[in-house]
Amino acid sequence: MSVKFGIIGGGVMGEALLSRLVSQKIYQPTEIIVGEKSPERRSYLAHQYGVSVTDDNLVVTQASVLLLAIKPQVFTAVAAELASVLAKSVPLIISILAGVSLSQLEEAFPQLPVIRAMPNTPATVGAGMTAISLGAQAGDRDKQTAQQLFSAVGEVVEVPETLMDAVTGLSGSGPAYVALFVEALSDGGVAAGLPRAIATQLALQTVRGTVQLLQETQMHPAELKDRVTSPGGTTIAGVTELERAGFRAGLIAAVKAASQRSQELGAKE
Ligand SMILES: NC(=O)C1=CN([C@@H]2O[C@H](COP(=O)(O)OP(=O)(O)OC[C@H]3O[C@@H](n4cnc5c(N)ncnc54)[C@H](OP(=O)(O)O)[C@@H]3O)[C@@H](O)[C@H]2O)C=CC1
Ligand SMILES: O=C(O)[C@@H]1CCC=N1
Repeated sequence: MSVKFGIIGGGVMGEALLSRLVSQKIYQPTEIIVGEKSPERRSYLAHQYGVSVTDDNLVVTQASVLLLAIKPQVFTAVAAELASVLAKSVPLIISILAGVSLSQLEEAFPQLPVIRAMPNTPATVGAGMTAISLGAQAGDRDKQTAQQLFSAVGEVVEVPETLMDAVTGLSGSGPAYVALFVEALSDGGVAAGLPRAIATQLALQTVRGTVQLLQETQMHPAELKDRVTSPGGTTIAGVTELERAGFRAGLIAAVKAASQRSQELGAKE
């Protein structure tokens, strides 16, 4: 069977996408090849998903869709390694690298269709959020391919490339903020006397339920906050402490800092 999907970098995000694409049968394991430097990761991915693995990235270029999932810091070296081989074929190159711009991708792979994408880790369970921006050589078919691929792992939105660093700071990095929030909510429950398992169950379902309520009703978050805060009640006492701790300002600053870091990662390459 021909190799349809190649991944260079079989780390956290490469695996997150791979696992869902295989479980959703978007690609058969035999249609996927992963180029990965770590021998332990190679044997794990081959054993876990039945995909082909190699330490030679040039072998991965036989795929018709090539996903770059290495760290931004090694982009220049990997691009130099691939460039001569890729010049002879015309795969679609999709990069999920934080900060690495379309112009950097197009300079590295002249004349090839490239798409810059920013997925996130909930892709593993089909609840990802991916933003895509198309390079100048990417046509309708390339866009369809990227949309089909990322819609198999969650929602997809197309944005102008100028917004990609902001996307990275919000939805790319966001699962870490939410995980911290859930952990701290559970810690608060434990501090108030709950057993850990119950505290975690309560925290997770409260986050899930609130998100579902906001999505299904399209209610503004401020309105929901108002509905929960009974006059002189418990919630306003909690909200007062969050405001005192700079909770909202902290989150806004976190998204801006991550967005800024995305710009820096691109500038370094
Ligand atoms: N993690 C996330 O939530 C998200 C990450 N991204 C982007 O995805 C990319 C990967 O991130 P992440 O998965 O977290 O990082 P990881 O470090 O987990 O994955 C990168 C993998 O690439 C391997 N690698 C290093 N050099 C090479 C090479 N020359 N050829 C092939 N493989 C190589 C690494 O091996 P080794 O460890 O041995 O160096 C590692 O296994 C980054 O560019 C990041 O910006 C985008 C969205 C979300
Ligand atoms: O932390 C990072 O740099 C990557 C990009 C977005 C999420 N993780």
